Amino acid sequence: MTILDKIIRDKRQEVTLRKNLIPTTQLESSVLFNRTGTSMAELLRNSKSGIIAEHKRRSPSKAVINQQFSVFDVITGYENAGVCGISVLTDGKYFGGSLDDLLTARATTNIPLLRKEFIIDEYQLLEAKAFGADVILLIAAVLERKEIQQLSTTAKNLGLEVLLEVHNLEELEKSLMPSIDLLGVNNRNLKTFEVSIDTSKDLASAIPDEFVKVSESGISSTEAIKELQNYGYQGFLIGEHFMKTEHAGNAATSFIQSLQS
Ligand SMILES: O=C(O)c1ccccc1NCC(=O)[C@H](O)[C@H](O)COP(=O)(O)O
Repeated sequence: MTILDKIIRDKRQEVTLRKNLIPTTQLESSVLFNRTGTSMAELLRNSKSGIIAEHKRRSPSKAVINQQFSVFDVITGYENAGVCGISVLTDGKYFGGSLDDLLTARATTNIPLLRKEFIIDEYQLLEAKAFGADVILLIAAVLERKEIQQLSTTAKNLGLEVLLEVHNLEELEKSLMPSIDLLGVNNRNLKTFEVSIDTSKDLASAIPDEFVKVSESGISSTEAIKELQNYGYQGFLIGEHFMKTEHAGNAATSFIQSLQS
């Protein structure tokens, strides 16, 4: 069993429990449920840097990255740095995140927020909306085409943008559909944890132009971004490189400044 299999197995149990604890009617009556946010896809299309910075305490591949930062400080720092979007991990068991982190992020900024989660059930889309997300992640490696279709259509009907994540051509080909806004290529193989930005380069030409191309994971230099921009990427999801420093916001600031100089 790979780590991804384990995460999904645990996620199924977790979602069943959560559904019993909080009924969908309660999620739908949240003050944030009918909120209209800013489009992350639009911001990325018009941005020179295209950084989506991630709030990430720990991960299966790196164990602890940073447990000290407050969500408020990280989000404020990222906003001041000029990022286009912020990714908030909400998985507790493997990443130390929570929906409360998402809610705190929402209360801190108007920048588009991605709920970074292993989504397998429409209930999680209602949660994303109720806790202030603008964008949700769907991972092609763990979903059938039909599930991607259903989840992405429901997300769009809720006013959420959809970031579809792939790692190879097979996942990409099965996932292309109009209900996707952003196409993310994860440079990390979620089964082996190997990371290479060549994955983004190799898949770039197979991604139709109507999707905003996002390169995810293992990005730690502005040179890598400049290279990926030449392949048509407009968004760059960066977690560990910022979160492992003394001050995630300052790290993002100097990164974006050096990208623009
Ligand atoms: O980061 C992991 O170890 C990981 C393991 C299993 C499933 C997902 C995982 N990460 C989620 C992500 O996609 C990354 O947090 C995100 O792309 C940022 O990556 P990085 O800049 O390398 O922190």
